Amino acid sequence: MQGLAAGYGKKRVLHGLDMDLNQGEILLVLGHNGAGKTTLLQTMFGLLRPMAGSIAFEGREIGGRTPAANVRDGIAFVPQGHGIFRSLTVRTNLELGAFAERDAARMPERLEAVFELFPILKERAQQIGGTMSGGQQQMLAIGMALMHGPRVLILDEPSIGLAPNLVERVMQSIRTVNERFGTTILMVEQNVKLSLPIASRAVVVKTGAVVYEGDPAPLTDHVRLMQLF
Ligand SMILES: Nc1ncnc2c1ncn2[C@@H]1O[C@H](COP(=O)(O)OP(=O)(O)OP(=O)(O)O)[C@@H](O)[C@H]1O
Repeated sequence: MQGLAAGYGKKRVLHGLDMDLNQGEILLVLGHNGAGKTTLLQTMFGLLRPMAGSIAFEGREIGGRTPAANVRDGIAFVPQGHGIFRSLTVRTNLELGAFAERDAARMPERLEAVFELFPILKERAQQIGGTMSGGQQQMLAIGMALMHGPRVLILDEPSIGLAPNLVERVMQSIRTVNERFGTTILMVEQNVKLSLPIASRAVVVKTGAVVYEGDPAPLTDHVRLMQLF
């Protein structure tokens, strides 16, 4: 992303933001409430149109492209608050996650890979999604996104509303997705303590611009992090 500006109506939230996402990494995006993190993810995924600047993916400009085109090109987005179909079964949710996969023959292997990663989803395949616990719904949301074999997975606060032990479990799953499938991950997260250990790099966003980009290790120093917030 280069010089990215975005917002709502006349209100600008991102002010010329520059940021790289490298193949194979887990990039953690931190920042205060209202800094523009969700706006950034939504603009990347095509839910918001950039007002200025560029978003390039594998050398091609994708700014302003539709979410459907992004999904077909291997970019998946798990929105804040799970984003599952609450009244449908776990299995149907996963099958719908593969809507962009043109090759139906790949469905069984993808389903098996997701079940191996999250065995609870296999055990509960016939359960109605909305009756699963918060953590299980988050795993289902990630599982849905994996059903079309994305190369890039964008996650908006996957820990929200989860008890600390579940946050740890979800973070480990995200690391496993990255290691096992080689998926590049861009994650916004408020839980700094549990997300920093899995990050390859970190970015701190302040009022719509990047104020830190690099090694996550210095950010484990609470004082240093607070200076950036
Ligand atoms: N649909 C909208 N219409 C108008 N303003 C919005 C809309 N969504 C977000 N905003 C504003 O844009 C700014 C950035 O919001 P955004 O959700 O991107 O922040 P964030 O960094 O993700 O915050 P948080 O950590 O609290 O989720 C805020 O001032 C917010 O009020």
